[in-house]
Amino acid sequence: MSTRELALGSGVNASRFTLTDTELVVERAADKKWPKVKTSLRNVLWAELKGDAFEVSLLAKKKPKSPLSLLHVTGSVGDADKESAASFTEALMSAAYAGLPRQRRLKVFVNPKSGPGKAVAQYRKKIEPIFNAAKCKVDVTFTTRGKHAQEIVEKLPLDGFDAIVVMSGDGLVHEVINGYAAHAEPAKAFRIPISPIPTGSGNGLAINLLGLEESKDVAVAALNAIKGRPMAMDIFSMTQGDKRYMSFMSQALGLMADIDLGTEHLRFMGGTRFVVGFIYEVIKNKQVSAKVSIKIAEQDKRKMVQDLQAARAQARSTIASADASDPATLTTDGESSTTGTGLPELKHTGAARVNDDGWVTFDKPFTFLYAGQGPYVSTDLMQFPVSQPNDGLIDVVLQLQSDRGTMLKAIDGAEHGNPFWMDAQHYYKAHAFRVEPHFTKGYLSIDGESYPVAPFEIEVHKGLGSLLSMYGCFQAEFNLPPEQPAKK
Ligand SMILES: Nc1ncnc2c1ncn2[C@@H]1O[C@H](COP(=O)(O)OP(=O)(O)OP(=O)(O)O)[C@@H](O)[C@H]1O
Repeated sequence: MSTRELALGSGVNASRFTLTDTELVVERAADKKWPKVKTSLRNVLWAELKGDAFEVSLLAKKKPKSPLSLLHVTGSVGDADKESAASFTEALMSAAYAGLPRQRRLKVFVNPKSGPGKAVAQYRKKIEPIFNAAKCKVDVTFTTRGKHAQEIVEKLPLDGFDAIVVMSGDGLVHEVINGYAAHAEPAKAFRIPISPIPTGSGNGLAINLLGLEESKDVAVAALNAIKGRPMAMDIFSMTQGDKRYMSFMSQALGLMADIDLGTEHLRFMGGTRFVVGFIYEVIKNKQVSAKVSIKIAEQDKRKMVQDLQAARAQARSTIASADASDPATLTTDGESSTTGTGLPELKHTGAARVNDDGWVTFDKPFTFLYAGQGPYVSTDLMQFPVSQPNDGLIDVVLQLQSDRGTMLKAIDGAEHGNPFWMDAQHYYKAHAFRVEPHFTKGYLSIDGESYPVAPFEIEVHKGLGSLLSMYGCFQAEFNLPPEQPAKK
C-alpha cells in the first residue's frame, strides 16, 4: 500500500492529511468534536490549492450509522511546502476521480410535491452544497405540474448534460424516460444516465441502485450522481392499441395494482398503506381473469439465482477494472448504444406471433400479474430478487390463487424476497409478454402510474437506458436457500 502525507500549520492550527490507496485521513488539532476524519476516496469531492490556501471537500460519517456530512477542511501552506502541497492535491484528485470524469453537467429535476413534500428544502440544504463542492455544473428545475419534467426532457439539448438527476419518486423517472422516447433523437437521449435522489413515496429505483440502508441518506444519492458510472438498463415498450409508452420498472394487474393505485385514500399511513392494502386484498381474495402470453427465456428458479450471482461477480470485476481506466473508455453499457439514433422496432407485436416458439399462454384466473426489473419495488417488498439491469429480459410473476393463510405468510420475509420460493408464485424470465384482460374496471399500474385496463404488450429493449451506479449491479442480497434434508 502506498501512503502520502501532507502536514500543515503547527500547534492548535496543525492539520495532517494522509492519503492511502483507499482512504483519506484528516487529523485536525483545532477540531475537538471531530479531530480525526477517515473517509473512502469515493467520498472526496474536491481538493485544490489556491495561492497559500489548501482546501479539501469531502463527505464523511461521524459514526458508522450516521448519515454522510459535508466537510470543507482548509489549511494554510507556507512557501516551503507549496510544491509538496501541489503534488499531494494532484494525487488526491487523481485518486478520488480514478476512471471518472470531473465536474459533471447535471440536469436536476426536483418535485416539490413528492412524498412528504420536503424535496425543495432537502435540495437546498443537503444536495446543492454537495454538487457545488464537487464543482458540478447544475441546471435545476423545480417541477410545477405533472409532465413538466417530461416536456423539458423531450427538448433537452443532449450534448449539454452528462446525467439527469431526479429528486422525487419513481413516477418522475417514468416521465424522464418517456421524455427520452419522445425526443427527436431518442436512442441518443436514452444514453444520458439517470440518477435518482429518493424523496417520493415509492423510491424503488434508488433503493435498487444504492441499497436499502444507503438510500435513506440523500447525500449518498447525490454522491452517486457525482461518482456513479453509467450502467445499462433494459427499457420496456408498452404497446396499448396504437399507443406506445416506455416503462423502466414494473407493470401490475390484479392485487398488486390494486394495492399500489387503489389505496390513495390511505396515503396518510405512509408506507404502511401497502401492507394494510395487501391484508385487505388478501382477505377479499379477489381473482382477476385475463389471457396472458409469455415468451419465456427461463423458468428454473435455482438457475435464475445462479445466473444472478455470476452476473454480480462479473459486474464487480468490471467496476474494479473501470477504477483503473480512462474516463473515456468507461462504460458498462448494453447493446443499444450502437443502434443508431431511432428507437428500436418492436419485434413481437401482434397476436399472430403468440404461438411462435417459446410463447406460453395462460388463461386461468389469477391473484396478480406483476412484471418488472429491480429487486425492490418498495422498502418492504423484494418482488424481483433475481432481476438484473441489463439481461435483455423482464421478470414476470404470475401469482396463482392460494389460500389466505399462505398469502398472509408471504408478508413475512417479503423484504428479503422470500415469496419468490412460493409454489403459487410462477416466476419467469421473459423476452416479452402480452395480456388481454377479460375486464375493464380496475387498475393497470405501469411504473406505479395508472393506465387504462385494456390489452397491452410488453417488449424488452436490452440496455436501451442508462443509470448511474457505483456498483455495476442492483444492490440486494439474495441467495439460494440452505439445502433441505431430502424427504424420506
Ligand atoms: N409540482 C407538482 N405538482 C403536482 N404534481 C407534480 C408536480 N411535479 C411533478 N408532479 C407529478 O407528481 C408525480 C410524482 O410521482 P413520484 O412517483 O415521482 O413521487 P411520489 O411522491 O412517490 O408520488 P406518489 O405519491 O404519486 O407515489 C409525477 O407523476 C409527476 O408528474
